[in-house]
Amino acid sequence: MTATEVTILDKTFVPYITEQEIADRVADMAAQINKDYEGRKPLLIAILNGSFIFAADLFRGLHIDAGISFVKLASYLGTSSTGKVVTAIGMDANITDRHIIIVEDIIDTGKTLHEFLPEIYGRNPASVSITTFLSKPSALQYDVKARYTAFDIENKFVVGYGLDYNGLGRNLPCLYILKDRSE
Ligand SMILES: O=P(O)(O)OC[C@H]1O[C@H](OP(=O)(O)OP(=O)(O)O)[C@H](O)[C@@H]1O
Ligand SMILES: Nc1nc2[nH]cnc2c(=O)[nH]1
Repeated sequence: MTATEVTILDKTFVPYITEQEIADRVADMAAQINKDYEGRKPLLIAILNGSFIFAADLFRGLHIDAGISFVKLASYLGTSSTGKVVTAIGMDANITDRHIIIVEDIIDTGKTLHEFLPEIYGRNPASVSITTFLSKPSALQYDVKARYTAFDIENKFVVGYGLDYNGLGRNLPCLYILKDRSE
């Protein structure tokens, strides 16, 4: 892996989790899912954009019968008192009675999934679990629990492996974290 820092626009990031560490953890997660979902033909629903690389790597590690579908969540400022409204674009798969595994790149505050989960439950799936590449436990503000988490990380901004800073950095093969000004 590249052990040097990278600058994206106005911010500098330093290496945080290596490609090998990522590959090993994702392989472990896939093995666990293979075991837990044997015979249940789960449907993975990956939340775009950030999860596309994690979803591809995880999916390739599944040897059980499994499907995958993608949704993009668009946020709008609504006029209702709930404030943010999340609309799922591409929720065309019939998920009734299916075992659903939601695939996220990161759970930060948990707001995105907190708002999306009712949409999933409203379609009467057989079961729902969440798998996430990253989680920031100290940033969590909603009651959202992932069954599978590759890495719990500190509450700082990260990029790479699908995650962006202002649209850039998604193609970095490992994970980078915002450099402290003091470093
Ligand atoms: O737990 P939360 O605080 O809601 O944050 C997590 C969400 O933030 C990121 O999405 P983002 O809005 O950056 O869109 P992107 O995936 O298209 O980059 C990420 O993909 C999660 O969906
Ligand atoms: N790229 C990126 N997107 C996020 N969305 C929520 N938290 C993060 C983060 O730390 N990095």
